[in-house]
Amino acid sequence: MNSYRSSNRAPLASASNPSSPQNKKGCADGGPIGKKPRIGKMAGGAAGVRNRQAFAVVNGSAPDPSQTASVAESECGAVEFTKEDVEALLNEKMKNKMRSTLKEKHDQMIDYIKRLKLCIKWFQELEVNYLEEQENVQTRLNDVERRCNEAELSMKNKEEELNAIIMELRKNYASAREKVAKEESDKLAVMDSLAREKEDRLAAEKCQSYLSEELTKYQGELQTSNQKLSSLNDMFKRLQEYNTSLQQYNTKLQSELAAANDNLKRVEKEKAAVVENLSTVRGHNKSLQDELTSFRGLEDEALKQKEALAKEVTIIRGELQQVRDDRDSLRMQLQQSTAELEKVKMCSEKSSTELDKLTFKNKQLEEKCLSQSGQLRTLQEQLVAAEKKQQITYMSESEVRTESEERRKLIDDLRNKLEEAELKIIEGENIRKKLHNTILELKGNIRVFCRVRPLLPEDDASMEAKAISFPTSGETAGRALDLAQNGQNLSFTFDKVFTPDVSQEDVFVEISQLVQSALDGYKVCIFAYGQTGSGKTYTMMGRPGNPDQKGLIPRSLEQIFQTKQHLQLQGWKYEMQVSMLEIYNETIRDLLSTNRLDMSKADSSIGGKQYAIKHDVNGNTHVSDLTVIDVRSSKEVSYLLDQAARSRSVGKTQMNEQSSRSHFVFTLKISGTNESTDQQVQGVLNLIDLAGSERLSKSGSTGDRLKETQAINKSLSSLSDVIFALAKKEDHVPFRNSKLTYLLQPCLGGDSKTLMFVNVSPDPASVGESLCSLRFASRVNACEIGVPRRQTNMRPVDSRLSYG
Ligand SMILES: Nc1ncnc2c1ncn2[C@@H]1O[C@H](COP(=O)(O)OP(=O)(O)OP(=O)(O)O)[C@@H](O)[C@H]1O
Repeated sequence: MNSYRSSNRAPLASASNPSSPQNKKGCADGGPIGKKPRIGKMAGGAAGVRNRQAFAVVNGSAPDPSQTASVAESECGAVEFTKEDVEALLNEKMKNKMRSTLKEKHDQMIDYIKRLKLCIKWFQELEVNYLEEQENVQTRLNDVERRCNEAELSMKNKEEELNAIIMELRKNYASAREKVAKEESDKLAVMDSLAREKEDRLAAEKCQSYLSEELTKYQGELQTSNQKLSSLNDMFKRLQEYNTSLQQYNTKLQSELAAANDNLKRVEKEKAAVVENLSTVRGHNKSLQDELTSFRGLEDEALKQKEALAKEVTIIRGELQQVRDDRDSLRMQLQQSTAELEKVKMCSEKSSTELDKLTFKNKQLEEKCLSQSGQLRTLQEQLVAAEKKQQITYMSESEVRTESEERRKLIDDLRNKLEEAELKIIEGENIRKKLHNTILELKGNIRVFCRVRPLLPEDDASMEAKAISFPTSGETAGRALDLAQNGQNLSFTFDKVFTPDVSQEDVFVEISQLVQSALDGYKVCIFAYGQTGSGKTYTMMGRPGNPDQKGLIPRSLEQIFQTKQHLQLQGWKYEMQVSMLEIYNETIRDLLSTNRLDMSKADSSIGGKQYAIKHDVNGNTHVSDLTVIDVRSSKEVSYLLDQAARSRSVGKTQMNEQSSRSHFVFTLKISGTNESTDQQVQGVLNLIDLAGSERLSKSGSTGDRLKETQAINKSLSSLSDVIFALAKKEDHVPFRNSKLTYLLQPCLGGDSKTLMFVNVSPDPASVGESLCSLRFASRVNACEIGVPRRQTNMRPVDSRLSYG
């Protein structure tokens, strides 16, 4: 009723609305009316449930779900109906339904009462149980109290023990606190590092995210790469096929090389035999020459004797004639005297004194006649003897003459044989050189010649031991040298070794073929490397004003212009252009520039001239703005060389009176056409005198000289870096690290014929530098460059100078 009232006052919209389907459903099912019952009822119902649950827990049994359901139903039975509901129930249509519902509720109420009775009974049982339990608890409490007393005692004991332990623990605690403080600081440090690590981690995470982006990018790229890879694989297969064909070609070349080597060996054997033969023939020839000279001496002596005898004979003949004349006059006188005597005898009457006189005169005349006859006889004897002597001399002279003629024939014979042998040797040597060239071309190596200069007066004369010696026997004779350092003998072998006594001409003979090939359309590069004062400029340029000591550059030019003349007969016409530059302190300077400003500037680019080095696809090198001059004779080139030599950067150092402080590059571009064969060749001859390497400590350089030395050493070390990279067959060769290496790129890594002179000083004080130079040269010798290629074509092309 109470709730009925309150519902009249403030009915809940959801519960009071009879049209609400929830309310209607809830009542029809006999369950709680709606999910939102009135608050007061709800609280009571919930408390009831909670109490029942509490009892169930005390008895140790779980609440019966069916009971819970019935309680809920009873609650539903207590739901009030609003006035409108009652009125609606009173409604005729609802009456029956209401009745059945009320009956149901009534049954439920009875059921509920039964269950309440059961509950009361259950509560009574519980009460009994509770009392029993209380007794048990009391006994247990007594027991616990007793145990507590006992425990109190033991606790006291334990407390004392614990106090002691506490004391100890306090101590421990103090030390632990210290430790903790320490650990705290460690912890702080760790925290710091942790913070740093966190930062790092953040950075790493950023990096990771960036990397993952990159990864995805790369994965995309990888896919494209994979596609490329597959196409490359195809290409690789094709290349492998090409490679096998190349290998076959290579084996063919190798067999040809082996055949060439065999040929070379055979020719060398033949040469050795011919040389041996030649030496015996030379020995024989020498002895015959000696004999011939002795015979010539004898012949001269005999001739002299003959002349003396002939003179004697003419004198004797004159004397004889005189004696004969005297005799004839005496005879005449005698005849006259005899006639007079006859006359006197006839006129005997004439005085006896006169007769005596006449007789005396006659006797005198007779004596004179007798003595003259004796004289005549001795003279005749002398004449006969002289004539005999003359005859003998004549005879021996003819004998000597015939003998000497025989010998002369023999000598002529031997001379012819010698000439033939020498021709054979030259031919053999030429074949050997050709074969050697072929082998080198096939090998593709840079050739290295070593030249040791003679000891100079300014060299260290205090050291007596020889630093360099040359093996004279064995296979490497003429190609090897031994360097003594700290009692150790280090051997080096090159393509050729020139001893100090070898002349400029002999050195040139060895390179003349190489120079020649520039006319045949090859790029040729010859450069001199070595310590300062070791003879590079002497080798390349020679000694000025001394024609016998001309260097390789003037000799090469003379040969080229001479051969050009010969080749004109075969229809060849050549055009030649010359340029000369120096690299000084990493700056290119034009040595043929007529503008002195260009020469004086340290940095030539200031004057608008860049002197930029460029290589074209054919491996030709061009230097922009460089003066290029057409030349027609070696004299013109000599004039230009003199001009360049005057412009070169030369200075005095402790090691050399006239030291080249720059790298000198001479270039001759040769362009030949043969109108009859419509052929064209383009050759380049590069002749380079490098600046000398020197140790700063030894050179004693300061100021500008120091700067120059540093620049020289830097560019030479770039050169050695390039050589090492080439020797190791590295993918990247640092040609661009210096102007020198970039300029020489086609010579070092291309298809030109390259020869390096390593100049060495025999001065024992320079052993260290010599060792460095020789080691570097050995590396260069092992370097493989491209196989030399001839630049030849059929159509004329316009080209200006390049540096091959
Ligand atoms: N083979 C030789 N015969 C005679 N003299 C020589 C020979 N080689 C060099 N000389 C002399 O040795 C000296 C130094 O030679 P040169 O100037 O050619 O050395 P360099 O290596 O060019 O030195 P730098 O690098 O300092 O220019 C010169 O006086 C030169 O005439």
